[in-house]
Amino acid sequence: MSTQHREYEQEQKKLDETIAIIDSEITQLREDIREATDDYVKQVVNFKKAKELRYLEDQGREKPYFGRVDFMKDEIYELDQVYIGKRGIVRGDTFDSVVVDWRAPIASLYYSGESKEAFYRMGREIVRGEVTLKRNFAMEEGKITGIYDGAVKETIHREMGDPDDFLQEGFIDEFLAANLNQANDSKLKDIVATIQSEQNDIIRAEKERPIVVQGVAGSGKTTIALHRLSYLIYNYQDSMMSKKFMVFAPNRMFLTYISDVLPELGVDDVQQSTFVDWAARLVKPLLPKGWRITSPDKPILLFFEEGQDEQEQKQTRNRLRFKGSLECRDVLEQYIRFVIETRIPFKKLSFQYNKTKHVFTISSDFIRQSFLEQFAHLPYQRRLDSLRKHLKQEMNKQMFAHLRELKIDLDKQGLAKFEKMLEQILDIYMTSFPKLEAFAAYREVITDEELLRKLVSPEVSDTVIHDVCHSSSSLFAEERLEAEDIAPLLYLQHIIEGMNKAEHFDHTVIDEAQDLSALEIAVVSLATKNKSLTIVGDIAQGIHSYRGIHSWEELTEGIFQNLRPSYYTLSQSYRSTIEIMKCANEVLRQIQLPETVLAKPVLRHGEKPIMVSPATRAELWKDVSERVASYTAEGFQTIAIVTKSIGASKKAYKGLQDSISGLTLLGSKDNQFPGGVTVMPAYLTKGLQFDVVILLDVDSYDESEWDAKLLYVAMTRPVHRLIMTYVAGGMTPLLREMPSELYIQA
Ligand SMILES: Nc1ncnc2c1ncn2[C@@H]1O[C@H](COP(=O)(O)OP(=O)(O)OP(=O)(O)O)[C@@H](O)[C@H]1O
Repeated sequence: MSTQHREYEQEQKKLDETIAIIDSEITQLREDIREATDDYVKQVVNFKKAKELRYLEDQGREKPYFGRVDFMKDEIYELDQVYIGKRGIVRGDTFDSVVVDWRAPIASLYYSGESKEAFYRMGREIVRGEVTLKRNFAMEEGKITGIYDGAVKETIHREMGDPDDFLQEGFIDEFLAANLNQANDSKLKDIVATIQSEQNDIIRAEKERPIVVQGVAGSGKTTIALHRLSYLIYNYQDSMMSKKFMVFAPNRMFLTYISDVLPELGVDDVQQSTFVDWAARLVKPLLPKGWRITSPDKPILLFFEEGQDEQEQKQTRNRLRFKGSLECRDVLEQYIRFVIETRIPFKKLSFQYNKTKHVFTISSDFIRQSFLEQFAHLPYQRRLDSLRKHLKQEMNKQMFAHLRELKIDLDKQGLAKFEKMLEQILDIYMTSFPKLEAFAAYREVITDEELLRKLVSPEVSDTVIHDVCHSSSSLFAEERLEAEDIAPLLYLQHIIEGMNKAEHFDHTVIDEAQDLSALEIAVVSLATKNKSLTIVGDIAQGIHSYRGIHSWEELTEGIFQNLRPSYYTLSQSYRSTIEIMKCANEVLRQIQLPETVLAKPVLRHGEKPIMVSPATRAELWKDVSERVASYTAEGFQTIAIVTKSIGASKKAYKGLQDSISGLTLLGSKDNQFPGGVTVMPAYLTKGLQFDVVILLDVDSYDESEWDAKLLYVAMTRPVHRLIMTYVAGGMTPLLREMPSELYIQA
């Protein structure tokens, strides 16, 4: 036990000293901010001090640090003994650093791998040396309750002796285990004390290039993306503003769920949105009056609810897949080229100067070359503006050369007259260039079958083109756009007008990125400065396969190919118990997706999942109610009853509401996750976690890749318990093959 640790007394003494320093800081800070002031600068300083005070009083005093690193620097042989905490603490009188912030450069030593030869970066400088000690502390109310030593994994790496391969590879760090085993209230929380080396690499990755993370369910993708924001804000305050950070997540409920952890990480003023909410705001000014955008959930209802028209499903899938594809992006680029080639005559520009009867000419080659080469990098409309300016300069040049030759000196009035004449000539000349407007252009491309066939690559079938044009025409006839039209329309706006730089983000996180289309991600990337993007997701959880990403190469090769994107994979899973992950992995095994690796759970055991198959629905409702009562009595706080569709959720709610008090039915319009006992469709559970998950009607998931992914998502949500139910009858093939020793048949 850690109280027996040989250095326990020294460490407790160090902690007592630190708390004494904190106490005197608290007294000083209270004193400093006591008096109100009208001075703006003092107000700002006081605001910062008040924040610091709040931290010290609420958390700093209780647990000022969680780790220690001893680092012997090469060459100078100077030993740094660094205590690391959630926030840095500096003595106000001497400015000595008492506790180092986890985001500071030197703190990276605490998180990086097990090798003793270590380094950290200080700006451009690399500081090398040897880590002689890594130590973790557990503490409560100012008392050390545990000391864990070791170069994290090195000393505590253990063979599990478990027969399964993925477990044999598993390891557990004792301090991490202690943290994971603490009562879990299923809220997302900060993990600064237990960030693992591979997660640390992502958090501290270079800021000016896109990073793409493929991570299994529960591998901490959401958590580390938010820690990365905190890291960037701390280290790049001069060039990045948290107000200009954006977090995209799949639905509003998920956003409120993650927003709880943001203030803990010191990033409370970042923007958060779903892609559609953000993009619809940008697209609305481009639409004709009265046009509406249909609900982004429409396809989900079409694909997951029972009794839908198969032909419509097929046509919708073809249409939406195309609208989200990079093929569609290429079509839009091609459209601009097509307009330039076929609708711009590139006539020569000539005019006569009446005073001397001289005819000035700018050749069509000069105009073509300027437009097609010199200004090729600009959006279409800006190219026209630049061309006009360029032509004016050229005319002026010719005119003044001519006047010089004839030794004519124009007075002010003459110059103004000439200027007016030039403008009139240019006004007329520029009408030979079609004026493009994003909405009209998009409508033309997406509804004209003949034109689309011309623009698209030969690999795209006529059926797809027909489906896209035919169904888009019907939709547009009702003055409606669908959510999947937004990205192509914004992309087109970008190549016609350019994007408003004032709206650009300093950094963007895209969570559950596999559910956005490649084109949607391309649009987000256009709105992000220096392509500073953190994109995290899991292909195995891609339940919007009618538009989502199927392979990360679509991004790394298709969008970021020239930007040296970094690609990371995470296979260690921290959320669920080993028993739950073994069952969930069985579902993935059934569909064998090319890019997926099975999750390796960290060593945390729990009860085996339970399979329940009562004979009737009435018996099922009774069984579920009894289980909910018993789990609640055990102290579990969040219990999700999960169905495949929203229709099934409504039925379950009706069947259970009388016997489960406080039961809440959740649909996609709900913005808040209320906690407690909830009923919801599987697609809404994405990204969330619960103490207990009760899956209803597991037989309703068929063998398709899509259903398997949905079932996998739902099965990987529980932290502690998983119950799978079906009313006696056929079992889904996805679970039929599951070895019976992996679950308990109730
Ligand atoms: N290093 C860590 N130390 C302690 N807990 C961790 C660590 N990494 C992740 N976790 C915990 O694992 C759980 C899952 O994290 P998170 O929701 O961020 O994963 P995810 O990869 O986004 O999951 P999913 O894709 O399944 O939605 C959370 O409870 C988180 O606190």
